[in-house]
Amino acid sequence: MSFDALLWLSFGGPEGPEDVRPFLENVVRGRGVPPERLDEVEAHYQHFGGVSPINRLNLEAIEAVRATGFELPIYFGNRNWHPMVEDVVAQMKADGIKRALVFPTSAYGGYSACRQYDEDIVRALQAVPDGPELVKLRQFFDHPLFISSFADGIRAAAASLNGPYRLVFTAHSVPVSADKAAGPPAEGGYRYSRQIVEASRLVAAELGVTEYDVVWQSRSGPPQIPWLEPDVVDHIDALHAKGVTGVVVCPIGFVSDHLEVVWDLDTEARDRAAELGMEFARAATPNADPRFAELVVELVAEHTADAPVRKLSSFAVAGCTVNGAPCAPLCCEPAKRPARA
Ligand SMILES: CC1=C(CCC(=O)O)c2cc3nc(cc4[nH]c(cc5[nH]c(cc1n2)c(C)c5CCC(=O)O)c(CCC(=O)O)c4C)C(CCC(=O)O)=C3C
Ligand SMILES: [Fe+2]
Repeated sequence: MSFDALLWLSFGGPEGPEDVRPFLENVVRGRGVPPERLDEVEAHYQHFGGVSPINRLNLEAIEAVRATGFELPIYFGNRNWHPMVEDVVAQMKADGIKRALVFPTSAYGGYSACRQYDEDIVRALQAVPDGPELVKLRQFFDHPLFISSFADGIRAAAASLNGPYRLVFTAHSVPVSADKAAGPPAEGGYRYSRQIVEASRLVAAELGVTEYDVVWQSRSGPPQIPWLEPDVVDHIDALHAKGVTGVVVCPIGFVSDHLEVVWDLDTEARDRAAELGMEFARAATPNADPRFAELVVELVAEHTADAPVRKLSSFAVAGCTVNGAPCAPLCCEPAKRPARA
């Protein structure tokens, strides 16, 4: 099938101190995240001058795709901060774009990682009547280029340490209720955490590492609601208690070194390891790796050139949607959230 453009759809992040609070309000709108948590997260952003690296990283990754000789125009829009996806889809329409593929900057299934990007597409198309048809690319957590990029990141991180280390994969925590609702009901739920575990297994297998852990980070939400655990910082304590002297942390749940990586891992987890006298290294995310650009090109070619669907797991291909309609009935439903106290 033919397409006139690629829309690069991401999370968005603030570009200066005044942006931080309105950005955070956009992220958590109506989701019952306690104000104290927002204050804490605001401080993380302000620590970096109110600037998240995420927009710059997306633009760099887009440049890397262009550098492959990719032929379609690439547009960049976000869920939570400028350039907002609604504005970008309006621009696409004004430019005469009729059908576009959408690359979401998340490899996984689940509400936050997949379905919410469909909601972004629906919102944008509601805001732009007679806008372009938008076909979202599939989940790519098990693509060989994604896996080998992380494997190389771990090799480089490990090479920076002097002694032995434990390999620890980490991904953004979500409410257990959201994970339970991830995937089509017939699959039994928990698609997000099961895909994180599978991607970790594939990376470890490529490295020949048999002992490793999968943990979670960046928990939000009120404490009485269960989220995926253990937290990466608590896990470093637990490893220390077991006599582990070094750790390599791989942010398998993310595609770029955005704020959740540079704060929660490069600051909090690293500081904890240092306090405990443990060696610490964080593996790179794929963002700037030419293989990541190649992966995007391949996902597009699956639609435009009948390219083979390369994948290393036995999970069903999922996440490909048209105009934001769910990829399967009831797939990755948003969890029922408690009203804000
Ligand atoms: C699964 C997942 C991914 C991975 C998939 C993907 O990449 O899309 C992800 C990515 C990201 N999360 C990010 C930032 C934030 N996430 C928050 C809050 C939340 N994340 C959640 C889940 C996820 N989040 C959830 C269930 C919440 C609770 C509120 C809600 O249900 O919405 C909050 C609110 C404050 C707080 O932390 O409490 C912030 C600021 C940034 C940008 C960092 C930057 O600026 O560089 C990125 C890439
Ligand atoms: Fe998040």
